[in-house]
Amino acid sequence: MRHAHTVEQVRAAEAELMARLPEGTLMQRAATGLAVAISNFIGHVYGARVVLLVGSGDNGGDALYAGEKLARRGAGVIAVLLSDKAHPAGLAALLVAGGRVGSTEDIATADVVVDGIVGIGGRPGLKPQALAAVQAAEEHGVPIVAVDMPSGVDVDTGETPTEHVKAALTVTFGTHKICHLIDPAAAACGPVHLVEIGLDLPPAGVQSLQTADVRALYPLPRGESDKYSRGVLGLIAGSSQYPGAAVIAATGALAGPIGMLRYIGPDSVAEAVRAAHPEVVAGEGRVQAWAVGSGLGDELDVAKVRELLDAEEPVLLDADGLKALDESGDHDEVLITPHAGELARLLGVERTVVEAERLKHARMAAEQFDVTVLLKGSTTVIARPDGEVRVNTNATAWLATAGAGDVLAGLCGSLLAGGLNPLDAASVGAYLHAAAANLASAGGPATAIQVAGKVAEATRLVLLEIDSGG
Ligand SMILES: NC(=O)C1=CN([C@@H]2O[C@H](COP(=O)(O)OP(=O)(O)OC[C@H]3O[C@@H](n4cnc5c(N)ncnc54)[C@H](OP(=O)(O)O)[C@@H]3O)[C@@H](O)[C@H]2O)[C@@H](O)CC1
Ligand SMILES: Nc1ncnc2c1ncn2[C@@H]1O[C@H](COP(=O)(O)OP(=O)(O)O)[C@@H](O)[C@H]1O
Ligand SMILES: [K+]
Repeated sequence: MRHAHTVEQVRAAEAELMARLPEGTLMQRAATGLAVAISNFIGHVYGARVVLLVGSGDNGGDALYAGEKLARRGAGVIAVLLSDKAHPAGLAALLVAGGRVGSTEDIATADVVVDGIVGIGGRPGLKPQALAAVQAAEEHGVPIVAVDMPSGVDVDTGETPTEHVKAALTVTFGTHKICHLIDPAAAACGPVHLVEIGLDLPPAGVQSLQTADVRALYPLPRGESDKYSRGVLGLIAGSSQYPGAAVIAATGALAGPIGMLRYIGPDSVAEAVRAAHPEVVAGEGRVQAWAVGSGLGDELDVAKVRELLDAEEPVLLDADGLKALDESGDHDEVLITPHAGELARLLGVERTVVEAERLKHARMAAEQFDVTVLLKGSTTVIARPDGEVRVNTNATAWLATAGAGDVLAGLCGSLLAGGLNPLDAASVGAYLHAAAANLASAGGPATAIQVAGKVAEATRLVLLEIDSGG
């Protein structure tokens, strides 16, 4: 499990640890890890040109001490001081090691710029001098390694209300922060490298499943299992307007753990589903969970969906099905899978607002409708009514293709029917969906059906303990 802690939690853990260690120990641990990560990033140290952007706090201190270590190994290190309060001991150490103080003019010829402007003590945004330095790096194509996080992002929400650094690599300390996992800030981090510094942290409110977690959660058939005990999913999807959605969702569902899929919908669509998947049973019957809504268009039967929402079986509500959701009733076992536009409609706000504040709106909808919310997008945010959040960050942008959401709805519905609770079904489903997309895409385009076609292989790789880079 990858954990993302709040600034408050990190500060408390830092204070507790610092009280037991000689002064400066934590910063030295951070700076050592940072220097190693920077040298790995540029590939060589001797003769490398490194420019440090140094703000007024300990984030700048980390950059200065890392600069000192690189200078001792023969790098040319120049500190651009963005404040007259730059960490005095760090600056002295850099100068003794042969580094010097320079200006933004030095950025043009640098191999790497190190962003030590602000860390967890930062407010969103960049002051003019910092912004000018960052723009100089961008203009000259000099990659930026961010210390702890790209300066200017909102650390605890992942929002980027104004100017911020766009890093090629982020080196963080002790634990991940929320901005590393939630877009749009996560997209500004580049790959995130975690340096252990020994913090003892409480449970995190935001987590991200890793391969081993997915393996541990996946519902496996047992020796005595039959097709019913493995779980039966009822699928209400597709319409004369969008028959393909039913076929695609069925493909996603059958690639999940269920033993049987029942399809309920117009005869012509049922025929298309059974032409693609002869194993699908058409018509009502007992099910362990429902997946409702993909491609229903105008053929949504609101009364029927509300009846299912009020029944005991877990329900996944997607796309057009979301129109039947209201705030009444007990929705403990309901998982909704909107994209930003659909969540915006549910909450009565603009889509751009949801996109800019994804964590906030996913949590808000979970609480307001008493459901688990899976908010789709470049990073998938899954929020429970009690505020617990999981994030999936392993998707490729090639997954942004028509029908990909139908695959996800089928797969997550299948996991619900297989016995997972909505939070686990959503997070395991999002992980495997993205892993399948990575296999299908392999760096190029892939259709939704091709993604669905790779879910079984992605699952097999997870279960066989092979990390597919998902
Ligand atoms: N926690 C840990 O476990 C460890 C932490 N470590 C490191 O310490 C870092 C935190 O350091 P920190 O607390 O000194 O805060 P930091 O982020 O450097 O900001 C300082 C000052 O910046 C200012 N400022 C604010 N916003 C601004 C803006 N937008 N633009 C410009 N300036 C802005 C504001 O001052 P003001 O402007 O209010 O005078 C604020 O007080 C952490 O990220 C990590 O790198 C590691 O060394 C070891 C382990
Ligand atoms: N930029 C992106 N990077 C990675 N995954 C994405 C990106 N944009 C969308 N996705 C994923 O692609 C899928 C698209 O689903 P959706 O918007 O419902 O499409 P559709 O309705 O056509 O099926 C979701 O799983 C979403 O998380
Ligand atoms: K930073």
